[in-house]
Amino acid sequence: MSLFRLDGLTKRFGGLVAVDDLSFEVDRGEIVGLIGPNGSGKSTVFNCTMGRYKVSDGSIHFDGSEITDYRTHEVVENGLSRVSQESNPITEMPVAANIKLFTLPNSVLAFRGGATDEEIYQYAARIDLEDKLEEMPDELPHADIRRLEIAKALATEPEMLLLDEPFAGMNQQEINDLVDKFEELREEGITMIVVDHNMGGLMKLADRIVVIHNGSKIAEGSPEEIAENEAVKRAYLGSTEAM
Ligand SMILES: Nc1ncnc2c1ncn2[C@@H]1O[C@H](COP(=O)(O)OP(=O)(O)OP(=O)(O)O)[C@@H](O)[C@H]1O
Repeated sequence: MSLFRLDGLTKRFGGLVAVDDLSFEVDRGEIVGLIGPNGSGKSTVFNCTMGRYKVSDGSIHFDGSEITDYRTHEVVENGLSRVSQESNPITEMPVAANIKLFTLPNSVLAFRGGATDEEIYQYAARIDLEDKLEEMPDELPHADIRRLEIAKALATEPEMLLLDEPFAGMNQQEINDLVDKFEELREEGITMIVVDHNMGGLMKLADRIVVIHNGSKIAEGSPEEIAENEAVKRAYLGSTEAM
């Protein structure tokens, strides 16, 4: 049985259909790339999954339960976490405190006051950020700021990560290092959906790629199959982006 499943997911904004009857599954331990030209609906899929947008139609299942229209904290408690496109660290707090915030219980009445220093060290170490724990976010280079966003997501102990443009703004070495880290996270048991425009990074990383265009799935297959797919080439030709 798959870990994650979209069945006929549809999201309308007034007359605009941003996601149109989209279905795909992700197996436990898989890394699936979700690609498509600008405005094709990728972020909307993540926003619906994380309970940020109310779904217009269809359903979302995770780990045997239907999670459609769960509130964001309920989705996270079920084991799904998202790394958004934007980095939003709290600049007045060092890296360690930024990670700790994501381990604090929702209820102010809870006894446990978030992760210990050792646990925070371990979350940071999973993404090579353990040497930066005392630094302030605005002292960090771009790649480390992005790693901090991943460490925050890891601090929620997810079974599955939704990664929105993790390679954006990174140089080739940084992309290669991040691909290696994601492979390690997968070996530790984390399943992933990765949205990115960097096909090089995705070709190395993804087991399977789902391509959407105008909110609908137009292709699904191995990275090699997708690179040769005529419908995919046409969709990207019609946009201003190169695939
Ligand atoms: N909150 C919203 N209100 C109205 N329209 C929206 C909203 N969010 C997204 N859209 C529209 O839905 C469509 C899909 O947008 P979405 O951001 O999901 O695409 P995307 O594939 O993630 O694009 P990009 O690659 O540029 O990030 C676009 O036409 C966008 O303008």
